[in-house]
Amino acid sequence: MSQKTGNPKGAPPAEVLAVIHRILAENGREYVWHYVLAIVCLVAVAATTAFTAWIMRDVIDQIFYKQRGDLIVLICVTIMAAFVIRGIATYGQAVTLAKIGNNLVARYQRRIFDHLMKLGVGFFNDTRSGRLAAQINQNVSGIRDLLGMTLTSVARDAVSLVGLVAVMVMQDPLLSVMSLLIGPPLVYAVVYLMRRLRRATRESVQINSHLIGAMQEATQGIAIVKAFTMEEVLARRISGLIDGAEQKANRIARVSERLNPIAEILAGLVVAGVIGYAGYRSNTTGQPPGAVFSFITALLLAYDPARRLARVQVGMERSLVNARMIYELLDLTPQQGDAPGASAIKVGKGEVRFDNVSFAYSPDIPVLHGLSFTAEAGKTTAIVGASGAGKSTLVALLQRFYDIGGGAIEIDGQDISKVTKRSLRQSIAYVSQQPYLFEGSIRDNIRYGRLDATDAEIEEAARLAAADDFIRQQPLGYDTPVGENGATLSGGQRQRVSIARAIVRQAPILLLDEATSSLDNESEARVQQALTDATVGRTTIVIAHRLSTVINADRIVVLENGRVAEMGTHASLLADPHSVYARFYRLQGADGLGLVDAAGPATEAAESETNAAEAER
Ligand SMILES: Nc1ncnc2c1ncn2[C@@H]1O[C@H](COP(=O)(O)OP(=O)(O)OP(=O)(O)O)[C@@H](O)[C@H]1O
Repeated sequence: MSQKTGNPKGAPPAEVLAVIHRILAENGREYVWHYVLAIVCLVAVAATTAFTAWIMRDVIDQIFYKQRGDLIVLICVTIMAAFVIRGIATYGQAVTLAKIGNNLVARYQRRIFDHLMKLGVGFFNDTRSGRLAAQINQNVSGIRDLLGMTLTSVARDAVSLVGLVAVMVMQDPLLSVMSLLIGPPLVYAVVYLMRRLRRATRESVQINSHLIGAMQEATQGIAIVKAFTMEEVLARRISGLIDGAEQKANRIARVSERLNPIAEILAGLVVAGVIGYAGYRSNTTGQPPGAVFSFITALLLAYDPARRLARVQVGMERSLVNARMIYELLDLTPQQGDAPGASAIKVGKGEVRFDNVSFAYSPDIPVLHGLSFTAEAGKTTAIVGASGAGKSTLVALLQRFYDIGGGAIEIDGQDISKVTKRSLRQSIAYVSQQPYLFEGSIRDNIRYGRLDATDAEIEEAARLAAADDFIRQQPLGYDTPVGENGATLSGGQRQRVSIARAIVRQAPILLLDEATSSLDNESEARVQQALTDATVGRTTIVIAHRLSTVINADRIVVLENGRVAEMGTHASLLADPHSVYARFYRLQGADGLGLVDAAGPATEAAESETNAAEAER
């Protein structure tokens, strides 16, 4: 949604109305009585305002001109009553509008969050999270202002204006026509300014979101910022964004405030013209001054609502940009939707089959090329290969984070694209390469694996993941809150909590993507033992760089550039000294405890080693 720049020339009124109509249609019904109350209050404000102008004729003619002392109390009490009603109605409309507005914000926040949860992982890869959150925040407030402004201006200012113009016409039709000449140039000015404002508003939302997102990222990565002494570079970058945001805000102010001098000049012309002409006429005809006084009062009172109405267009333009950006997000169609009539997957033994699977994140860069292998039910299949070979991609595809380009992935013979995503993911327990912990306690984080897990099951899972000891040493044990993404825990501790989360899930399929990479040898040995227990009877797919963790796997699949290069057991693969696996193994030393990260220098080392061996032969 951040990519679009919108139509700087301005949306046609039909589009403006369509957005307002959509907001009302989607949100109006539940709050209909609040809207009615707000409108009643606004009409009361408008009516009492017009009445104040109207009564001026009697004030002048009856009290001052005809000296009717008997009417003084009545007229004064009536004016007082009008002001009391106006005060109460103003309060009523403000509170009701605030309530409607706050409810709108809450509804859109909920809707957007629900929608975000439905969008595919790909959307989040392409969108920076801080920027997205900031953009949502700004735009949701815009929607609230849009409705608030529509109601205030249409119901209060427009009705006030109609009432006051009616008073003016009744008191003096000729002067009214003179005054209304202000209309066309004012409308022209508004239309012109709106066009200029639209682009500036969209750019302002984008630059502000960028700024807030960048600040958030800088604080999240504070350790790296400090370690690489990036403070000044980042401060310069952020300062550039701040300058941009300031300039945009100034530009918006300049454009939108330009309406005020234009309106003042036009109003000055009209008021001076009316007073001049009325004064001249009064001198020549000797009419009682009441009607003209009432007219001028109405004219002066009409000036404010007229100016606000003109300005509201400008303000609405801003809110409309916000509303459109919200709908751009809400209208994104979630990818990887369930096929029509998809049923829940039924996982029995849990055999996983990749059949000629091909996949690309973007059309021009294929990642997997016709990949086929079977992870046998209840057995452990290890995936090894150089960094970037496509191991994590394969695990993401099995969970349908992305749709595959060709071939099929089946679990117990059921194509995963034809079953519901929810049931598919419920049959899988996943430990990601970078474990993520959420706001809450350690216990909460393990319980995300299975919401109905008992405390005893959570503690048992933690014991299996070799996490129980360190958790008990935390100040509040299992109830210790974790910092942002578990910042108060070590990398290995975070990994063990996420392994416990996967164990507690009790799913038939277990996916471990580098699940033990942050652990020291001793902890790893303990977690490995635990995982051996946890994997009994489960189909397990393990991705590991350290070959020591895959030696006992029932099958090892070696990936190379998105293709299966070899398959077999540790022993059978080692039997061929020229196998890719044997090369990795040699690189890590016979005990297999080194790192395979073979995309970099390690691969080159392996290659030169193989070349040297071949040259020798
Ligand atoms: N979200 C993404 N968008 C675009 N390309 C991606 C994305 N994720 C991964 N890739 C690319 O796909 C290829 C395979 O990545 P993948 O993460 O599956 O490798 P891997 O074998 O798991 O590597 P590692 O062992 O380093 O984790 C890489 O070339 C990577 O650049």
